[in-house]
Amino acid sequence: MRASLLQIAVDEGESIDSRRERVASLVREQAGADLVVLPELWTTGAFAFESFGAEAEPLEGPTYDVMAKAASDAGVWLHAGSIPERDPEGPLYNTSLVFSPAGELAAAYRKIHRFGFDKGEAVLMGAGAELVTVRLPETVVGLATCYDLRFPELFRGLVDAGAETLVIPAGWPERRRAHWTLLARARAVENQAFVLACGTAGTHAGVPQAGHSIVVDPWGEVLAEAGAGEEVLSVEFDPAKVGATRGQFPVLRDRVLGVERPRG
Ligand SMILES: O=C(O)CCC(=O)C(=O)O
Repeated sequence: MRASLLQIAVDEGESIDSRRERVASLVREQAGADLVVLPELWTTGAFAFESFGAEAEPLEGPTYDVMAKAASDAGVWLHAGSIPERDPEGPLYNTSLVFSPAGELAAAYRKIHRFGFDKGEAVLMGAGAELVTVRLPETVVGLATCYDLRFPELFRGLVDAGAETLVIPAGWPERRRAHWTLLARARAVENQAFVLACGTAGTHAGVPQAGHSIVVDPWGEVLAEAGAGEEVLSVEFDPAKVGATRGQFPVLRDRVLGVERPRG
């Protein structure tokens, strides 16, 4: 299976409309790949909190339209990263969109863990409440977004739902890059799954982005890692390695569930 992770530079010098068109062209250039992955909130930038309200889109808004077409033009599965979604009946959400090679919406995932503690996304957006997996011809993909990477129980839920490949768009800051790489590898090893984690490059809202998108196999080996700038990270991987690893070293079978908490 061939995947391309598009580590997009999100800089304030470029308008959202121009970036959307530029990213659509980059997606089209990936024709021949099986799966293309974009980062979190690449229209606004994950830290551009002031623009979330003004730039939020309905689920089927401009990013949806442009990305659905790009997926079908390229004939690829497209994880289009996430958008600030305006739900007419509720709050904003940080919502990931996955399109089939026919340009149809295959899945939408609202980020469950919002970043910022008592500020930023944590107060501006609502929390998703549903785990989402998508069946591709070669593998079952489990969806998570950025800060979700810190919560292993979410990934166990995805594995229990059948996930073999964990796709994580992000807007991770440079300041905590060491955590990004470590956690991506940890999620791959503990879940015996492929991890495809796609971040942004550039600086927006004064926050330099980590870049360093990464693809890790179920044994924890790094198959590919980007640098700091905008980059297309292409990788070939064999989805059958998930079943082989889980069969040969069956730690998931040894989980002990329902252990009682200490009393007192
Ligand atoms: O957890 C982190 O250090 C970064 C998370 C983040 O930037 C996000 O979820 O947008």
